[in-house]
Amino acid sequence: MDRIRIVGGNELNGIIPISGAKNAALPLMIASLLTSDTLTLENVPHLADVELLMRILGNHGVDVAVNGRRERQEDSYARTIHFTCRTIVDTTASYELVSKMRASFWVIGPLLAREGHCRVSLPGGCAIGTRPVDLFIEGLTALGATMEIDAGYINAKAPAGGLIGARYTFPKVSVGATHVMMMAATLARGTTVIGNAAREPEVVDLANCLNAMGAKITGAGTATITIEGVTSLSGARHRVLPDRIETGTYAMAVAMAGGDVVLENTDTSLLETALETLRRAGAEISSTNNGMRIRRNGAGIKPVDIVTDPFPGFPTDLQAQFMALMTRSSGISHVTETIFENRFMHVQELARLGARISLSGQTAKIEGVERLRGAPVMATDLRASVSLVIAGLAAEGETTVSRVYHLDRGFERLEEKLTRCGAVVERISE
Ligand SMILES: CC(=O)N[C@H]1[C@@H](OP(=O)(O)OP(=O)(O)OC[C@H]2O[C@@H](n3ccc(=O)[nH]c3=O)[C@H](O)[C@@H]2O)O[C@H](CO)[C@@H](O)[C@@H]1O
Ligand SMILES: C=C(OP(=O)(O)O)C(=O)O
Repeated sequence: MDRIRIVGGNELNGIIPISGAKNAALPLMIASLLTSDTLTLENVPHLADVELLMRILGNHGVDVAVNGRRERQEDSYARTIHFTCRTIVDTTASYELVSKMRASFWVIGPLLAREGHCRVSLPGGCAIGTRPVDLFIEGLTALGATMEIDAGYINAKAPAGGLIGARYTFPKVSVGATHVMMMAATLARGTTVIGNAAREPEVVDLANCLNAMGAKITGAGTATITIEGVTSLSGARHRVLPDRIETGTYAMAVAMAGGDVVLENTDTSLLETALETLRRAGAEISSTNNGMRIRRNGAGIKPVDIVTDPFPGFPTDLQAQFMALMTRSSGISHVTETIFENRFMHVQELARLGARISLSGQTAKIEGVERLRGAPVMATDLRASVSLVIAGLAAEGETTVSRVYHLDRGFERLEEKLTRCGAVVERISE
């Protein structure tokens, strides 16, 4: 199993290209199930989750053609991929596949809308929380579907003639359930109004792509999304939006290690709360033509409290990285996690590097320390693993992060991007 070895102490200086967003690419790829025409996605990141979803979609009948053309900047792996689902050949999503990646559960929306029935495994919990699917069940039921749980699977069935548009307000904000309701409602009869919808940029990206395919969606990016059902969708060409979590992660790495880095192919408006928090912690951040520049010279890191929240709040997917940064701050800070009940698995690993963190319920209290010292640590989930890399960049000596497959789910060529900016980071394959 691969490990990442980091020798801490170097500043980061240079340019880091930001990839297309994993969390946008996944629902966009799933949207290809809604049409018999070709959906072409540009700027698709090369990540384990994307590769796995290609296989899963292949089982449902999607033909995937990767066009190997390299994009403008020579070091990008951004790919243009064509997805064509002439007919759905299998409406079952198996436990074996859904348990490997939660987002694959989202095929339930398009399969139900296009075929009128499907059988999709319940995804189960994961390292960060129990992650139930009650909101998906309630939302699709509101569209007229019958949802029965049988032997760990949901058997979903639309009424004769297809799903029926409805008004439904989520009792809690869910990104995945908003994606699924939106996809399902595009082909429903009549109008659907989703209340308390997720406002994440990835929801807007999916709505833009669906509209390019002929859907009639308004309000994405606000709490109320209106979808007028259409009888069919066509193909489209769509560019995956930049990865705001990858952007924030490298911004935090620079704030931690010091230096001066330009993050290319991204957009500061996707993560204003996180960047404002970094400014308060002492980073200098400015927008550039196609991205941003981040610097931290000389001055130390100031303690700042954060509370995670749905967009536009501070993203839970940057919580672990920010906590890593706070371990070196000049005082006491608090990190409160409100989205997932068990997203503090990085705390004990950061402690191995010398961090002082105590937990009380959903709040971590971090007492900044003068120095971290390298140690072997273990990745427990995607964002937790990268928080250990960030800590390792500022730790004295050598840190090795094991279980790197978590990182490969969501960070494209991490070691290369950091090495080019002067960090000592290498992958050790065993
Ligand atoms: C692939 C992808 O895009 N993943 C992101 C997506 O996950 P995901 O879409 O799974 O996260 P949700 O927004 O659905 O989860 C938010 C909260 O709602 C709860 N919930 C959700 C559905 C449900 O039926 N019932 C329920 O109680 C969850 O357990 C969690 O506590 O949004 C999360 C919140 O920004 C991010 O951390 C993930 O990186
Ligand atoms: C939690 C994440 O992903 P997933 O929802 O696929 O588990 C993430 O991207 O941080």
